Amino acid sequence: MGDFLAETYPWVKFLHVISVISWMAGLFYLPRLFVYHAEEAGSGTQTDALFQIMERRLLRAIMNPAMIATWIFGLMLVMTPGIVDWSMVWPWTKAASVVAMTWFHMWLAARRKDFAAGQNQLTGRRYRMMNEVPTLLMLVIVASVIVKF
Ligand code: HEM
Repeated sequence: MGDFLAETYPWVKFLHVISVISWMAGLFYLPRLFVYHAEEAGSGTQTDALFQIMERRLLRAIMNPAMIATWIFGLMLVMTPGIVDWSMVWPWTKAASVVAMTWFHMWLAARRKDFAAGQNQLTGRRYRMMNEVPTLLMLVIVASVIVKF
């Protein structure tokens, strides 16, 4: 298993980064959709229905598969011999941030269900603020894997 992972390492990292890009695109875009959904579409209107379709498809067709792929290829990299030195700080900052990113994904999925049930409680301003969460986590994650402090 170790030999196989060592041989395929560059390709697994390639797949990991592609999955990450797809996941992040959704993590940035879905809260923006929520901002305009909350501010511009009253419950039960045609615009409301259109936003619901866009949000459901973005989450199901792109974000969920991309998150799963990111985790699978990321864990393969973790298991590759000589890649992660747990005595350093960066694997821990990265691990904490990817868990937080996964929590954020689940939080967005729960808010999508609120919109679908006509029970959104949050304002556009609140969604704008939450939009900064993936940006901050991304900074910590990329610094962790590139700088390797
Ligand atoms: C979801 C769970 C994740 C796990 C288990 C994981 C794990 C890993 C591991 C072990 C590496 C290899 C580091 C190396 O080759 O030195 C890596 C590379 C990388 N990860 Fe992740 N990762 C995850 C999510 C993410 C996320 C969410 C991002 C971006 C926001 C990200 C961005 C990157 C990048 C850019 C690299 C390539 C760094 C390089 O040039 O070597 N990862 N990841």
